[in-house]
Amino acid sequence: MSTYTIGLDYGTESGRAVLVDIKDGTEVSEHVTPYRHGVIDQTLPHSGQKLEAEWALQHPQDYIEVLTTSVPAVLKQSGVKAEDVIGVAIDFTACTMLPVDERGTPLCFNEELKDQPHSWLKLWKHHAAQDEANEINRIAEERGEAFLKRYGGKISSEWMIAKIWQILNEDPAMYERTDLFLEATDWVIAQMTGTILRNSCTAGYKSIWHKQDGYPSEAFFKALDPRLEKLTSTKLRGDIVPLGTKAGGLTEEMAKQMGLMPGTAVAVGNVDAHAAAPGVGVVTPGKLVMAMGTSICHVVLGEKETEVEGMCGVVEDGIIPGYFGYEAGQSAVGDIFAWFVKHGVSSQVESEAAKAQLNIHSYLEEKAAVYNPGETGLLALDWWNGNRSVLVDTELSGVILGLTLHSKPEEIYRALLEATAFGTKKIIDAFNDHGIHIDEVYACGGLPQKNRLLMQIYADVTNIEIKVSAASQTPALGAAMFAAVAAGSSYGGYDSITDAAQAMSRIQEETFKPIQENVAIYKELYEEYSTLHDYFGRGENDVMKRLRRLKAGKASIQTT
Ligand SMILES: Nc1ncnc2c1ncn2[C@@H]1O[C@H](COP(=O)(O)OP(=O)(O)O)[C@@H](O)[C@H]1O
Ligand SMILES: O=C(CO)[C@H](O)[C@H](O)COP(=O)(O)O
Repeated sequence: MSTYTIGLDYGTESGRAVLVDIKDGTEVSEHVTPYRHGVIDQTLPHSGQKLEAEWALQHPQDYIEVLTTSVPAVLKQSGVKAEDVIGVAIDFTACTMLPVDERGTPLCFNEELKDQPHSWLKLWKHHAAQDEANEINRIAEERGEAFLKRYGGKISSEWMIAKIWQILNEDPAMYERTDLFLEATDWVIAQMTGTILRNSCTAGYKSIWHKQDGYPSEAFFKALDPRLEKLTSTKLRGDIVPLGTKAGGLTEEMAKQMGLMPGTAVAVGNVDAHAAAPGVGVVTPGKLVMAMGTSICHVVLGEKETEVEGMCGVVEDGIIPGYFGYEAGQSAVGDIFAWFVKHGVSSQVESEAAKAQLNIHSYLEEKAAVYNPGETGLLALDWWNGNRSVLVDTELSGVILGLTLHSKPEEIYRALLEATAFGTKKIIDAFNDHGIHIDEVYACGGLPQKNRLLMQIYADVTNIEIKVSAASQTPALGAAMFAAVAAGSSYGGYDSITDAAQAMSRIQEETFKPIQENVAIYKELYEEYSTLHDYFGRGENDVMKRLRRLKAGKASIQTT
């Protein structure tokens, strides 16, 4: 008799469930539930109130709908009986956070508060807390706070403390009404088990928590703002437990709605890219995992805790117990290609793509693949959604250099693909330069399956062979592995994530190998990229920030 677990991957636009045979990791069935409210970045639901620039919210109810729609769907499609499912686990975008009341109910569910923007759940790509992030970094540096080193020297505006401080600054009453600030991944688990537990992965990477040192001191928070002094013992309070821990059993109520057995083991929450590591079988150092989709998250394991410029964080046991997990990333990758496809092509391209029966991405890919590296005469900086690593600055923006009256849409598309590959190379260089050696690269997520040209460019730019996950939903498969660990071997699961990954992960036979002629040309182009990167990104010319301020109608123009 086979035994199964279910992994759910909560992405930016949708949640996907995968039902997995834990003997060998076969994905027996899968189902996607698009979020009914999508990314809320223009107007609030109900009131239609306009949101300010850089806001990105989501509706917590959409996450519950994933559980109650996709889980019954994978059971139905597979014919697997609820009794044979021994565990459930999720992975999530992060830091995706929300304020809840004393009962764990999101404040945006409260009739009185739902028209206040700060009652809503802030998605990872909510970038409106940059002023707060700048202040956190300035004050932490001034005070010589040791934790900064663990985050590559900078705390991001995407993370928990900056987002909380923005709420306090702009809506102190909402801050007061909040009983707890939670990661969405922990909130969804609490809906399944009835118990709120924080996972060490998001606490470590997104909330500045450290296994030995805990959170930063009250003195640090007081220096930020006296009202934040007790934040960690009040609104961030709660037990923090390692990945793979059983958070509890499925409640009667949720079991009914999900079609599973009450008491089914539920693992503590996790993050998408981090769950992807065991999903591709990576449980030892030296192997970079790229979760490639809307954005790219890069994760790698190390034996020691060390400082790497501009990385997102290093967390002990943050990915695989027993190792220091390092994370870096690019805030937009697929999103940049989506922007171009939506706003950058003419109706002629649209009709040619339709005639060829291709979507616009695939049409442009086919045409762009004909070019050799360098042949477009274009070079781009991939900062359409700021720079997450290594500059850690959400105020940076995109550049396309070399445009002429002859530039074609497919050339621009190719330059955008290349720009994101150069961004990844910057991250790999930063790791190698600081003693975290990258010997192998593994890719997963939506992009490797969608765009072969993109993958070849990554191999050529990095000069490293790229192995691709054989799973169609790698983070969800990784989550299904953690579900098997939460169930434990006595219930037919596994005792460790290493055991689960060994049995359940697979990579494709076909890999993307660097083509040496391309490698040589990309080496030259990368040098040009690096010059532009430092010129616009390291303060030599802050024009991007000045443009942003002008756009927001703020401040006088300052010269650098
Ligand atoms: N053929 C393609 N080539 C490149 N990018 C694509 C292609 N098709 C879709 N995309 C981009 O892939 C991203 C979605 O990636 P996916 O991994 O499926 O989702 P998520 O990031 O939400 O987990 C979108 O930003 C979309 O623009
Ligand atoms: O920062 C993250 C993880 O640490 C986010 O979850 C991620 O960038 C969003 O992922 P996706 O591109 O899959 O939507």
